[in-house]
Parts: sequence; structure tokens; C-alpha cells
Amino acid sequence: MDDQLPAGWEKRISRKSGKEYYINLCTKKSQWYRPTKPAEETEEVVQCSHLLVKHKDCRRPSSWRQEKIERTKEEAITILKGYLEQIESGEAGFSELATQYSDCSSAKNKGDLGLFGRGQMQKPFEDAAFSLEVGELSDIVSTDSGYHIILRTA
Ligand SMILES: O=C(CCc1ccccc1)N[C@H](Cc1nc2ccccc2[nH]1)C(=O)O
Repeated sequence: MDDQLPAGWEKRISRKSGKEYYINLCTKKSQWYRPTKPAEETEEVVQCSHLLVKHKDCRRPSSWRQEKIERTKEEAITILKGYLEQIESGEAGFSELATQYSDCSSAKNKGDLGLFGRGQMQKPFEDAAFSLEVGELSDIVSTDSGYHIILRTA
């Protein structure tokens, strides 16, 4: 039957409006529009901001902040731990530190990377981002680009 829903979806009726809506039984997310593909193919997306501290052995040891980045991996981790302490103590906000200190061009936008699905970012970054709850701050995450702290915003 052509009005059959794709696998993993259920049609519900909104108690408030009486309108039909659809719920994805995998992600528990609901939507007004009729789904066109199976639930497990429905791509999950997240939005994150990050603060990147590069080191001399990273993929591109240069940034808008510093032409030639020479700090060691250990120094980069120490710096990032300092930022985490400032955020956790309330001394500084994530956005403020990312804007001022992140070695990624996203610093111009308070560290925001926009929405992304799986397969778009380096794997350690993706795994951390998709394991965060909205509003949650990661521990230090290492990628070829350097060391990050990640804030999931959506
Ligand atoms: O790749 C970029 C740009 C990322 C970006 C995405 C969306 C909006 C704005 C920036 N910048 C690299 C540093 C870098 N490496 C990353 C790895 C994972 C996520 C963000 C990253 N940022 C660099 O500058 O070397």
C-alpha cells in the first residue's frame, strides 16, 4: 500500500491540535511532515561550538592567531585545562574564550561550527559531539587538528 509509513515511524494524532504527526521510534523525535525514508536512515544532526588549541605537530600548525604555532602537545593540553577551569568556575564564558583563543577560523563566530551529521568531522570529534547532550561541554578531545573542547548547542 502506498500510504504505508517507512519502517521505524508511527503516525500519531496531536492531543492539542488534533493534527496528525509522525514519531521516529528510533530517535523519539517527532515531526509534522510525513517521513519519506526509513527511520534508521534519518540522519541525526548536531550543532556544536568548539575551542581549538593547536600544537606544533598538528595537521596545520598555523592559525588566525599565530602564524607559526610552536607550543608542544603538553603545553596545549595545559592551556585547554586552564580554559576548562575558567568555564567551570564561571570566571569566563565558553563563547568569550573561543572567540579570543580558538585556533580555528570558527572563532570569528564564537566557535560555532553550525549543524553537521555523521561523516563530516574527524572521527574523534564526531564521536564526542554525538555523545554530548545539548548544553553539555566535552572533556579535551584530540584530533589531527589539535586539542578541542566542544560545546553541543543543538
Ligand atoms: O577546519 C576548519 C574549519 C572548521 C569550520 C567549520 C564550520 C564553520 C567554521 C569553521 N578549521 C581548521 C581547524 C579545525 N579542525 C577541526 C576539526 C573538527 C572540527 C572543527 C575543526 N576546526 C583550521 O583552521 O585549521
